[in-house]
Amino acid sequence: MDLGNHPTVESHSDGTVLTSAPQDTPVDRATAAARRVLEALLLTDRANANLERVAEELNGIAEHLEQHAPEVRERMVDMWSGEGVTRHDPVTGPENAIAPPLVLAGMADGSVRGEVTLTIPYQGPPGCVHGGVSALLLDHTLGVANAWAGKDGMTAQLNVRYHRPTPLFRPLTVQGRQESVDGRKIHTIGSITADGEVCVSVEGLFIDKKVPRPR
Ligand SMILES: CCCCCCCC(=O)SCCNC(=O)CCNC(=O)[C@H](O)C(C)(C)COP(=O)(O)OP(=O)(O)OC[C@H]1O[C@@H](n2cnc3c(N)ncnc32)[C@H](O)[C@@H]1OP(=O)(O)O
Repeated sequence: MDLGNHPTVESHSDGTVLTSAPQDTPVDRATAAARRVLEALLLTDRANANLERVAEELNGIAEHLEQHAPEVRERMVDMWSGEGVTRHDPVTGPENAIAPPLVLAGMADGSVRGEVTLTIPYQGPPGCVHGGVSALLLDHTLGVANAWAGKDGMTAQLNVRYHRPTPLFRPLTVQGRQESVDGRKIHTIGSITADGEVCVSVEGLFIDKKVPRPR
């Protein structure tokens, strides 16, 4: 992936925020509202909430947004025009309603980490985080760890070990760190912990390969 001028541990200080934290802008506020709707739809009383009206109003909002959408190609160029920090990805993107969003910071020891509390939309087993969601968070976190270390690539393998159920509604620490680079092969590890206990750990193999940004 071409990440542009992504901050690295060599050039930036301990605690540098590596993702685009939600801001008080119309797009971030609208996306936060959409995230709230996703959760409310799952929590609401199916028998008594006026879901016919909800569907009508949400379709009206979607139509308004679609009427103002440029060509996808044009929008893709715009999406990738930043300086290495994406606002649209499904893990950290403040402009993506399916992102929790996770905010990651780079540490002086080369690791990256962030805290997030996941709720009902991310549920797998009752009260627990879906295993695919954990893998998603960790894949992205390892990618950010690679960028922070100064050498990144595409995920070739992700070996995920689920040690214990990952709880919903409790603060989770997500971290990653690049372990070694061997030619084009990049080895990176990470984990999700809750209350100091490892719930999920991963070992990733990344291959140094650039996917050009749309222009
Ligand atoms: C900051 C933002 C962070 C975002 C993080 C998000 C991370 C992602 O989601 S990336 C998307 C998911 N991943 C993909 O879609 C990747 C799809 N696969 C590919 O593009 C390619 O197959 C890719 C990149 C893995 C390999 O690229 P390619 O240039 O074809 O590699 P190739 O020349 O065949 O192999 C290079 C070396 O890697 C090894 N290798 C390649 N793939 C693998 C693999 N899957 N497993 C093990 N080894 C592999 C080869 O054996 C070879 O080793 P050697 O040099 O010793 O012979």
